[in-house]
Amino acid sequence: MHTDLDADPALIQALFEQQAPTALSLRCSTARQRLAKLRRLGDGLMDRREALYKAFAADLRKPAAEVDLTELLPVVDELRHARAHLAKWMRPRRVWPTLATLGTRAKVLYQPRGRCLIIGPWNYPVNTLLGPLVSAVAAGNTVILKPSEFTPHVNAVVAELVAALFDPAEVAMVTGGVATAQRLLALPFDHVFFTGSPAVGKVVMEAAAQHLTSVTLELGGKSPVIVDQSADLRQAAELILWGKFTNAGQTCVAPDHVFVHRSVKDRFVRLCKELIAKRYGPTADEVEASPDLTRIITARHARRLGELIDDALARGATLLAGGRHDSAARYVAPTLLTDVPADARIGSEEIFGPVLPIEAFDVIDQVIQRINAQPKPLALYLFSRSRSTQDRVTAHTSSGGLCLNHCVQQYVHGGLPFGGVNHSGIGSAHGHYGFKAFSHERACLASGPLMPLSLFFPPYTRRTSWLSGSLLKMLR
Ligand SMILES: NC(=O)c1ccc[n+]([C@@H]2O[C@H](COP(=O)([O-])OP(=O)(O)OC[C@H]3O[C@@H](n4cnc5c(N)ncnc54)[C@H](O)[C@@H]3O)[C@@H](O)[C@H]2O)c1
Repeated sequence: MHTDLDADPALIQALFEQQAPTALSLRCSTARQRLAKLRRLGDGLMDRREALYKAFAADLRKPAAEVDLTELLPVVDELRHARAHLAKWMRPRRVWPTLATLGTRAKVLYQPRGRCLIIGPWNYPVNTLLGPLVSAVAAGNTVILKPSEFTPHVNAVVAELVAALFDPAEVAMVTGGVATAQRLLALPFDHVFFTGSPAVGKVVMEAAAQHLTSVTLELGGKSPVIVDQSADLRQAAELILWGKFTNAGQTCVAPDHVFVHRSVKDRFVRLCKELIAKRYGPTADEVEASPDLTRIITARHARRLGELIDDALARGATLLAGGRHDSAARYVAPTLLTDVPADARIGSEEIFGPVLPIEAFDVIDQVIQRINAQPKPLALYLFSRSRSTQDRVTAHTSSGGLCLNHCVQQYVHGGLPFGGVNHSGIGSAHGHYGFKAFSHERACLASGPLMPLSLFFPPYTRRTSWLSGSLLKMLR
């Protein structure tokens, strides 16, 4: 591991060149070989569990239970899923001939893309780096990993794990900030898998375009929640607050803000306040002392959240709970706001912290309109027992994922594609979708025993015209 803030450009170049022959030889790697690597990765990760608890405590003051649930579990589950299905995923997929290609034999081959770059964010530094690594290794690629510069303690554990398990000619990790990321992005990788903000996603896509490198962009955005009058309000409050305050709201799929039907708003707010008191403590001091609240990643990020709260309050928002913030201590209390005016900054920026604006609505179509007026979110949550409301919201909105009467679990389900749409991301991760993101689906067609195409060779005669006319009629 290179420990200076930004990795040495010569080291980056050397690693990239070193991985070229490995990428070629991995094209022929077998499922058995890849599975052995994945097994070692799983064992190595679990062996470093205690080291990771300490590292997460140092970087984010993250409780061990949350490290298990939100960092280790998704990677271990990704590994388990890949181990169970990899041999099947790798198998060429036979394709029946179409009418126009009768007589041919066709299949889709899954080949490794080659040299891949995985760039991660700071909010889930293990999960967002090693999850895609599982898919990349399962698909037979070489990888350079670049984690966020804001989690040095966790990065040290992951770098040691990677160095212990892999030859750097196959998987290597380089640490550093923006300059390192840009140096890496200047190289002609075969695929870039980026997790981070939409703003940097654009930078990544622009850099990748110089080499026509394919990209998977796992981005963020403002994921709305709708709670209508038919919802099980207690369950909605329990799940929404869990999704919002886990990792102090620094979660790409965290509920960003809530639209709740006016007739149940007061009850919903009361339940939320009771839950904050029950989970983290009844007084502001007890909440601040709770060992179960992760801290904000840096003082700068905590200051931004404090400013979002203060700006909303200064413009007339009402504080329902929390509000306390201390950037030096990187602390922001679980905060509920309402009556947030339209011009408040919190209405347009991804909050990415433990602050939840709650807004009343009267008619579901107003909410649908508001959602459609914003960039497409990564997640959309609907709490409603009304089938017609579920159908209406599903049909009239777009988002990376949709979650009904639940929260964040769409991220965890290995059988579902995980990703955004447009502003919230391009491409999908997890399970088979992750394997395909790191694979080239190569079309392969072979001649069969018959060659109907020969009927159409020149010289073109009336028979050719009759045959092509008949074929066109059949295809219509
Ligand atoms: N969709 C997902 O799976 C997912 C998961 C976690 C986080 N996120 C999103 O990530 C964001 C928070 O993470 P973050 O603050 O680390 O994101 P970020 O975009 O600031 O940084 C992500 C990575 O990009 C690098 N980077 C930053 N600026 C760069 C630049 N100008 N050029 C090249 N590289 C650059 C960083 O070093 C880091 O490794 C939020 O928007 C969140 O929603 C998305």
